[in-house]
Amino acid sequence: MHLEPTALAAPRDLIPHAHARSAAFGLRAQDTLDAMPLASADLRCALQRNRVLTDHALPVMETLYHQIAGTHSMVLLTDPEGVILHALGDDDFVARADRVALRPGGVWTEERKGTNAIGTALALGQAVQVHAGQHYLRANQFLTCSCVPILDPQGRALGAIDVSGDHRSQSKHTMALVRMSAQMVENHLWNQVHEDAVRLHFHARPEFLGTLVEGLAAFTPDGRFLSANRSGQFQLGLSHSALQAHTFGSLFGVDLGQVLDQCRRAPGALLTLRLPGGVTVVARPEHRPQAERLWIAADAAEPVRAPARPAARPGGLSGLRYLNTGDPALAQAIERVTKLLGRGIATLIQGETGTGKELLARAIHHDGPRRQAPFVAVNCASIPESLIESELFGYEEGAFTGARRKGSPGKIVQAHGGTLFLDEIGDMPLALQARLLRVLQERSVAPLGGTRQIEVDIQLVCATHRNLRAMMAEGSFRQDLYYRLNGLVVRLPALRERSDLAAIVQRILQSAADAGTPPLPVAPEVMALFARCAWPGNLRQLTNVLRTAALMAEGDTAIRREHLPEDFLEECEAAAAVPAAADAPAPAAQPLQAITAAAIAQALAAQGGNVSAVARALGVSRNTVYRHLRAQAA
Ligand SMILES: Nc1ncnc2c1ncn2[C@@H]1O[C@H](COP(=O)(O)OP(=O)(O)OP(=O)(O)O)[C@@H](O)[C@H]1O
Repeated sequence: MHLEPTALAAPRDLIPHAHARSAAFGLRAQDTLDAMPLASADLRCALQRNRVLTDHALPVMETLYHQIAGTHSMVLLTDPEGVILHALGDDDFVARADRVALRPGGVWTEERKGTNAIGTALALGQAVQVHAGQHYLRANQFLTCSCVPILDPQGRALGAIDVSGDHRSQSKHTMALVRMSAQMVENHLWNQVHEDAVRLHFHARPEFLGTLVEGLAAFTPDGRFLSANRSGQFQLGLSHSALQAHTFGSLFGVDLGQVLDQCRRAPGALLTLRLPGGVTVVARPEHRPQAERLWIAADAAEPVRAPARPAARPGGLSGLRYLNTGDPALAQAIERVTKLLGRGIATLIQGETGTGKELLARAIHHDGPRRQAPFVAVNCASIPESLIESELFGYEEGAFTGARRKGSPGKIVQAHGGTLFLDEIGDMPLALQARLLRVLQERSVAPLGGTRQIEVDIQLVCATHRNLRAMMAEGSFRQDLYYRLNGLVVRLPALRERSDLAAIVQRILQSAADAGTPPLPVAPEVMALFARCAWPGNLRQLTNVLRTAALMAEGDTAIRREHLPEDFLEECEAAAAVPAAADAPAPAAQPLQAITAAAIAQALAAQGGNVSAVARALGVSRNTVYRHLRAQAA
């Protein structure tokens, strides 16, 4: 089955059109079901045909199931023809699902079952949620199903992953989890296919390297383009077929051989590359031909410039000195961190979202004696709870039921000799806190499903925007772990508290300007506006605002108010409209969190629930948006 991922159906029309197709198939809403699953021999053949898919999808299904366990739901994997290959579910629900053939061997095409998430998602090649009465057949209306096709780089469906459950217990996060799972399977498959190629991991934001949303592109060692994953094609702005005409050089304006030479000289270093559309990305090339393949894929501390690329900009925001732009609270924090560099003291960085916690962690690594070893970052908030365990501690071959895939050493082992950065440590589930504590005490890790212990030597840096002391008091954060993590606690000030706003603005504009070109000055009225702003997204928001403004002001003599993004101006004005009078009561009932929550809720409504668009509009990370959604659902 070939899908055209670009021809996405508009959400409003999707169900009516699917119902029209169902009627055209001759189905009637009151029809009793075609509950005829495949004969077991046919199912065995289907499983055999789709062995690679199932090998990669089963562990992902397991972890997805842990997320939804106890919600009267199940996780399903189908082949490209809508045949259910595997199912994992809550016992009570599985029995009900069985009655409508929602089980291995069940065939869920639109033709057989009318409008349903699996059939409709596969028919359209896009994520589809079908809720209760939106099912064409009445017999299926007790369900809510969320399905995402698993696509290969050409946009062909390899299968689909689905969560189906009782419509009364549906959660608004289910679709996001299913999307992440499908993407995870796609990336696993992609990596396996291109194991021996030169692989480029890239993203406009360095913190997204190594995550599900990173772009991946594969090249032959002489630079011929082979393939890119979904995010890679999106970022490059070119489809798989358009990319076939390209080479590494024609895409990035740099010779791949030179890049590989440079990477051999500075292993693990990051590059700054410019995409054909002009966007600058941070990239990590990887080439591990079979003989020398190791389980090490660590992020490095310092982006280095690609060689012989006149348009490339210095992206390096590394080193503690770089971060010190004159704010006394920050200078003190940096001084304390500097004194303890290389002493093996665990560091805990606190601060609101976007205050530069990860940048500080990278600078600690960069300036310390472990700089040649890996810097491995794990964001505990962006990985589904049960994935954190395998991500961090690794797993042995066959650790997951039904899975035959190779083991993985986990991030802790990857960070051996270097620095492990656990971002959003406050989001780590309690059970895993106990495991982490054991690792820190015993200095060794036991991967899941195995018995062996692997010795590790890591510098631990953690970060959180949460109040871990309050979490300890309410029992959601372990006291013993807290005291292990807080060898040194540094708090990064929020942007609105900093006295070096002008210096930071200058620094950011300088790094956004073309090499050798002085950045545009900022008009005093704009600086005054900046000084009044609440900056809920802190430095990340300021960076986004300034980058946009600098582009808008091209050809002008200064960055003025009219160059600022409109949503930012609205946000500033809304904040300024809150009590202006000196004697007005203090806005005690409107803490920053509440203002942020309101801004996110408003933006979600305005952007039709698109989390990425909301994060971009507000200049906050998507984690912040997800965290907010989770908090609301709790
Ligand atoms: N000192 C700085 N100078 C210039 N830009 C900075 C600085 N610190 C942070 N930034 C910008 O802000 C962005 C966010 O920084 P970082 O990811 O380190 O923050 P964070 O506190 O870890 O965020 P979160 O809590 O959301 O993960 C960076 O990508 C960078 O663009």
